[in-house]
Amino acid sequence: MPDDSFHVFDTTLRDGAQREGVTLTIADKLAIAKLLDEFGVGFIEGGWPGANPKDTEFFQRASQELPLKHAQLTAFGATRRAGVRAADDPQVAALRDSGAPVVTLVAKSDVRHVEQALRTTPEENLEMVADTISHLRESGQRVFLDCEHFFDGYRYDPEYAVSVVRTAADAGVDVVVLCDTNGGMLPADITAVIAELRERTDVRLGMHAQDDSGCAVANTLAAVDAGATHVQCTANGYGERVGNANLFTVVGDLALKYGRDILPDDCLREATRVSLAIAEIVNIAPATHQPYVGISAFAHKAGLHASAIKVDPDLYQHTDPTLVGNDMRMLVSDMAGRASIELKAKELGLDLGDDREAVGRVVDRVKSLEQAGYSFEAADASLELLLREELGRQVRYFETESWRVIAERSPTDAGAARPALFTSQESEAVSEATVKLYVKGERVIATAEGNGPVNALDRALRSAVEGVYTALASLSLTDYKVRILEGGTGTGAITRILVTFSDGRSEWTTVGVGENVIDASWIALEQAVSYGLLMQGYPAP
Ligand SMILES: CC(=O)SCCNC(=O)CCNC(=O)[C@H](O)C(C)(C)COP(=O)(O)OP(=O)(O)OC[C@H]1O[C@@H](n2cnc3c(N)ncnc32)[C@H](O)[C@@H]1OP(=O)(O)O
Ligand SMILES: CC(=O)C(=O)O
Repeated sequence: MPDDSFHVFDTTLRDGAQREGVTLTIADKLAIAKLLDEFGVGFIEGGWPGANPKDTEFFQRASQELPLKHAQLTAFGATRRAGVRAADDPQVAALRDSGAPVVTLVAKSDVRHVEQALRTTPEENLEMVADTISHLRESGQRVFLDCEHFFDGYRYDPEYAVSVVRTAADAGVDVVVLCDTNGGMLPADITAVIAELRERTDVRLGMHAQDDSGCAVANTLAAVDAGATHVQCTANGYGERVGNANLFTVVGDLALKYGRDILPDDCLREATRVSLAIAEIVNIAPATHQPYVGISAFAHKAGLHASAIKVDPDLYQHTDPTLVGNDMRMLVSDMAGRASIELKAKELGLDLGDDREAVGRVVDRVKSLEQAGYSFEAADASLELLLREELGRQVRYFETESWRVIAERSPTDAGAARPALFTSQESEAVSEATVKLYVKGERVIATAEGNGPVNALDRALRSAVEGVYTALASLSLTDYKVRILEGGTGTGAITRILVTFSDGRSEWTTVGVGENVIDASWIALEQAVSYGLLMQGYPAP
């Protein structure tokens, strides 16, 4: 259990919310705060009370509705305005009355910003810092000071930047957070500035890094190396412009590489779950390739990697994925070798025994199918069916004799006004599909209508098979993706279709490829239904 000697400070609800495209409701903010608390961060910056009604209400509700186990809620706001007393400034009053035990104040530490943005004197800015900190301290709150543009300011006028830090320390600040507000610093800049600063002050230092030079995580670690004991981060790196230091990367690095005890016991294992859950709430597709918690963070594609991993996963992994709640995955593609197939079969729960020839055949088939446009990376169910086929455990609940699809829009009434481009017509476009199959040796012909050709085929297939395999009724098609390969050849291009089915508990994806989009869809559909029936426990005929 960490003590106060190192702070993991999260600002997803304040800086993260400054990301383009993110708009959080109060309910979203409460849900995210709960998740961050489960992850075990020490401080959750909830927003700027007084800046907008939503943030003010968030703090009112948070004090009643958020039983935080690990974190302390932190209110963010600016130092008082020039020329008024902190006690008389309504913005400072909103921070004081927010109910948050901790306040993070943003202050100018670059003299150019004092003169040009605040349009006040360097001396008055120091008064604003001292007066606001003292006022909040007197009201019983802990205060952290975010020194905006600290590094740029230090380069331009180090004496003034240091005077802001010293003023804050004298006024009783807990932590002076050095902000790379424009995000342009490199790790060596951070190390050099903090080393000099530590010669001149004893105050506790923190780091807030924007990611504009792609170095936010590295800059945060450099600050820790130089003596900072407070790191400000955001979930999945959300933040103003390109974002902030990614909480899960910084915490993963500090916990697993530095060996620092910065989270409560067992919280690190929540990293992947919390990262994905927050991505859902902010409605941004999870960044699949982010370190530690991305779905691809421990996904191995190259055959040579797989062959070494078979001996020992540590040979191609920097850490154990389960420590952050993630999993190792094998990807099978035309870069696969025997070991990739063996590991994948194990992951799928298929026993290959000693059948080295079958493994070799699978490798060859995967490579030639990928050459023809297939991709098995996202279609585990297709790969499993292929593996079963090569092992002689074929899954064939039905056999296709033929299918036919008609797509049409019925004619509009004679004399009716022709609709404008882009508007939908009165009559609907409908599709009708007929499938001829053999189910348990019986020839079955079924016809169905659908709102599109694939929907009609899906319905006709169900109608032909459902009488025998009744569990098919509980399976649904949940996603359908089309990718045109060789885009230059227009309608003659090859089409890759990914179809995803669900039984309400799990999902599986299959792949079909063809020059004809409907044929490719049928190939994927046939596999998805077969795999679904296998999952429902029907013995493979
Ligand atoms: C680096 C960061 O990311 S800090 C976080 C920034 N976050 C936000 O800005 C989001 C929330 N902001 C807001 O809702 C609004 O900007 C408010 C309520 C804070 C202020 O709104 P307004 O009063 O309309 O002013 P505006 O947005 O134009 O900001 C400029 C004013 O803030 C003042 N200001 C800027 N920085 C500071 C500071 N550190 N301390 C005190 N005042 C400041 C400026 O002097 C200017 O004051 P003036 O209008 O009296 O000349
Ligand atoms: C405070 C802050 O968000 C910054 O300086 O970037």
